[in-house]
Amino acid sequence: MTYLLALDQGTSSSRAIVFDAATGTPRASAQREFEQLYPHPGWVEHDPRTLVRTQRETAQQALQQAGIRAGEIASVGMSNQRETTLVWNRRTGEPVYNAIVWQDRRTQPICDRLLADGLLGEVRERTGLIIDPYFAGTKLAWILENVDGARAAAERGELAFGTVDTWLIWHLTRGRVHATDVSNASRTLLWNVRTRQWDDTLLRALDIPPSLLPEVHPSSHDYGAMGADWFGEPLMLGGVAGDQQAALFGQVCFTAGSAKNTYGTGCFMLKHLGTAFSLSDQGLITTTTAQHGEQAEYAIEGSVFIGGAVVQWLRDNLQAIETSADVQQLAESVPDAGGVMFVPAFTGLGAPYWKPKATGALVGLTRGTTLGHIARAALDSIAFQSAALLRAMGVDGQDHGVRQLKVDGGAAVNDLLMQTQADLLGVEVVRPAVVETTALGAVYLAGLASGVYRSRQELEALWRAERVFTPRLSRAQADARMAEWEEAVRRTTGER
Ligand SMILES: Nc1ncnc2c1ncn2[C@@H]1O[C@H](COP(=O)(O)OP(=O)(O)O)[C@@H](O)[C@H]1O
Ligand SMILES: O=P(O)(O)OC[C@H](O)CO
Repeated sequence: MTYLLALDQGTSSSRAIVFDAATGTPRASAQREFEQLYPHPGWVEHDPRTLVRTQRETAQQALQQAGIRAGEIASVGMSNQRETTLVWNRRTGEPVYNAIVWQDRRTQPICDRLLADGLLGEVRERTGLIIDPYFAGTKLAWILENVDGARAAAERGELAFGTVDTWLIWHLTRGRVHATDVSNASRTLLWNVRTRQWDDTLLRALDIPPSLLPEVHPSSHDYGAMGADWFGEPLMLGGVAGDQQAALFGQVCFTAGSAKNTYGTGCFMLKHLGTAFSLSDQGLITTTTAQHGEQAEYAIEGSVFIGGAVVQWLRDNLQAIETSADVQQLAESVPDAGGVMFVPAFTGLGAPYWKPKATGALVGLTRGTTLGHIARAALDSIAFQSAALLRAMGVDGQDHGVRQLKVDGGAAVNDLLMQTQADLLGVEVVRPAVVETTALGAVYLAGLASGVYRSRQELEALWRAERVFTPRLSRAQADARMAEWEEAVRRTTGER
């Protein structure tokens, strides 16, 4: 038997999954949650050493649980939380500061500076992104500006920058490899996704010395042998990708128009654009997909801030349910939301609305409203927000062109939510047999690099759907439902 190992370094936990390569199915897994550090309001950090330690522990535990030797692993793939930024000393490997997490908002003043310098157009054209603290570049600039001695050490070429993948690769290879993949590089605000080079104009705008930067490789690539201290044998690291792009790959979305939505705490939707780079005119970003082969490919991406988190809110704040899974039964206690609309703008509204100051609202309440209606409206809100994202995915005034939406993430197990999603979208919603699509994407990439898999077609043949949800509403009915949602959003944001 041949096995592949996925290391999935996420925002709240590190996970490792052993896959049986022949079937592409998981055999054993391990997970460790770790502490989130909030030193100031709006700041979010991780301890860099903890990321390495938890990743190593889960990898070893997964291997043990699978009952296999490291030598039976053909190669290792890594997927990671994106944008989170680290800087360390090249000689000692010591981080100069904690990892600044993608959710961290401290760099808004640096973003304001870039905006005041009129750089938005340049940034859009060169990176496909917008100017926002979310991306890594301003976090790196903040470290150089604020950590004692960091700027001088960087000028002397003593420091290395990386996103979480790069930090882990450094440790996995005992400091021999300083590298990232294109999908992670495309989230830095420093990587030109068209020329596929670090961009001098953007590096100058943020005053970043190029000596800090890692080498950039395709996602499916021989990144080198991992130190024997991890597994007792030197294993090949053959795949690296940001987690959302890894999930797109793991859902075998390889061609223009194929799309996936991940329903976790928030929702991340990516639609493949093929090899053609294009920019959204509706507030979405363009990103590089996980790369196998020579050519770069792109995807359009949008995110919903509060997805499954609205269910957590019902559970923890209203105590309406005991577990997240109970929401389905409560929501099914009524035939529909009874005119209730729930706009869960707890942290503002993300794409395509971009209303950072909006707060949440429940509208349409009557004396007959029950918790069941509110639970139903909460699930509807996840589907409405995702449908609004997909509608925004057309470029140049075109229809979004998506004929099928692949789904994954913790809330995708909810059949009622998935049926509502299909109804609103008017396209099939397809749930895969292996829902660990992020890890699956990482091992697909690693398997291609190590010759376990020969082509993407082979992966398409391996991939299995578990259930397909078919739309039950007419287009006119779905449009009417979306119009009700948009009206609720307008009432929430105070716009007429
Ligand atoms: N059966 C369910 N129905 C709806 N939401 C669910 C269900 N089970 C879990 N969730 C939600 O899914 C989210 C967890 O999904 P997960 O993919 O683990 O998220 P993340 O990767 O963001 O931590 C939580 O917000 C939880 O409330
Ligand atoms: O770690 P996750 O699953 O919350 O994903 C985080 C994203 O990569 C942020 O862009």
